[in-house]
Amino acid sequence: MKITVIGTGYVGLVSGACFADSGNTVLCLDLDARKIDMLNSGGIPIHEPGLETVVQRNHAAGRLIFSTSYDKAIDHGDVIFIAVGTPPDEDGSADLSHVLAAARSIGERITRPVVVVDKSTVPVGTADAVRATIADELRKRELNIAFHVVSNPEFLKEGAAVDDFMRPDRIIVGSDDPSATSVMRQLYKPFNRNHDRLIEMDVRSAELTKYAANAMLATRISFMNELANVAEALGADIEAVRYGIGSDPRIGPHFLYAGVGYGGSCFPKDVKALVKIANDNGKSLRVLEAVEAANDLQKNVLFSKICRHFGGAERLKGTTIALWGLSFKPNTDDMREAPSLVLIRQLLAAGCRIQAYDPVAISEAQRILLKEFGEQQCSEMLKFADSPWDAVQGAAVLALVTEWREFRAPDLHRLAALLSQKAVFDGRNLYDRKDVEAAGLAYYGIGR
Ligand SMILES: NC(=O)c1ccc[n+]([C@@H]2O[C@H](COP(=O)([O-])OP(=O)(O)OC[C@H]3O[C@@H](n4cnc5c(N)ncnc54)[C@H](O)[C@@H]3O)[C@@H](O)[C@H]2O)c1
Ligand SMILES: O=c1ccn([C@@H]2O[C@H](COP(=O)(O)OP(=O)(O)O[C@H]3O[C@H](CO)[C@@H](O)[C@H](O)[C@H]3O)[C@@H](O)[C@H]2O)c(=O)[nH]1
Repeated sequence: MKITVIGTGYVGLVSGACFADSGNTVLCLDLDARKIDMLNSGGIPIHEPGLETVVQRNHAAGRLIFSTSYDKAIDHGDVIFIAVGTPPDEDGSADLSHVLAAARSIGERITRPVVVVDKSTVPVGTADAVRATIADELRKRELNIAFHVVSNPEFLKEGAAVDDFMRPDRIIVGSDDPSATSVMRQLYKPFNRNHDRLIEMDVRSAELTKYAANAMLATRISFMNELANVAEALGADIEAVRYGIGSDPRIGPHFLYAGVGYGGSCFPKDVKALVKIANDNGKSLRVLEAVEAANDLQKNVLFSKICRHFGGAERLKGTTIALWGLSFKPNTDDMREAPSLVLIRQLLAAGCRIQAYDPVAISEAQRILLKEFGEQQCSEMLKFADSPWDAVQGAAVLALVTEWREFRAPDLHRLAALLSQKAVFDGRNLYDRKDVEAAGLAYYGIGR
């Protein structure tokens, strides 16, 4: 099949590359010429395990094309995916301007019947708006071309995106037209293994399913984070509780890890957007409002513990804190809504020096923090280290923010020798308290 993907961000690039890998000819379009130039010259704009290989293999085979030309892109595809960003507006609602701009560009150019697929995460009713926008443009051109709009939300996780796309748990297809559904079935056939994972439903339910999934997962995390704070007050261990409740098949073991709050480009924005969608329709989602509030508070948890250890925020001035992990989760360089940014802001405001290390997210973190704090404060107060050990050299204490594999089993005696104030703040419950204390370090976990 000939496929066009509009928007070559995370979702656009991963889906484009995977569709090409299953034998389709895919044109990925983006307005960002630097991104397209980089892709055309063999580079890759994001850190995502396994993606480079799939992109390069299919690009070299001529099945994966990158372009900034809307004319070329719309001429190319019989199936046109919209995978542009839907960032939060000031009031929390999803900003649909990119989605509708893409729809307008489709309507301005199609010359033959197409299936248009909303892959971006969009509020219920967006497929109708996309359909109306395309129809409006066709009316202006005095053309009557048949087209269908399908909702096919994406569920990939950053850091495991290629695998998630290649081996999906489910493929949601919201469609009001059987011929469009059968195109989608054909397209997903190579990824639809073992039993039928493609779930057909109406368009509105598909749009809501995406938000519901993220909201449910975010709810589990906030529940566990709040419970962790209770466990701490009661002298219980949230890790034991997690294991205990996760063994119940009705609950299941996933997404029950207490930590420093959820971040990333999806949960924070989608929780906000779903609350707004409900409110706009005269309904409330009180549970979800609490999920968001609990998450905002949880992002302060490491700073509060550090303050308590030192006897108050005012005692932190001039202290050097080592940070391990900057990205919002391991295996990605994505810093969107990363809890590390909240901690860095709080430490800088308290007059701390920071020595931070991350395996891949340093340049992205540097870009964001330079913009926020300026050259002078960054060069005086923030050092990006070349290794985890470089980060702890001369530091008072260590805060672990992201659970990268390389942080899992450090030499604790070496750590104790390097940290002047001998304390570890473990934001991901990665370490065993007994081991850390045996090395002569104070241990602060989450909910234990
Ligand atoms: N990142 C994820 O893990 C993930 C997973 C599932 C769903 N989603 C959803 O998918 C959508 C895309 O997310 P993302 O993280 O890939 O976004 P992104 O911000 O990484 O990329 C979006 C891309 O779209 C391009 N773009 C914007 N307007 C355009 C236009 N009119 N024409 C062509 N290109 C345009 C931008 O230049 C950018 O490269 C969002 O709705 C998001 O919520 C994201
Ligand atoms: O038990 C857990 C699991 C995750 N997290 C945090 O939750 C955030 C999100 O993690 P994850 O869901 O793994 O990453 P994303 O790449 O943001 O993926 C989510 O958002 C995507 C975009 O909508 C969806 O497609 C995915 O299905 C959904 O998992 C991260 O900050 C994690 O550290 C926890 O704190 N505890």
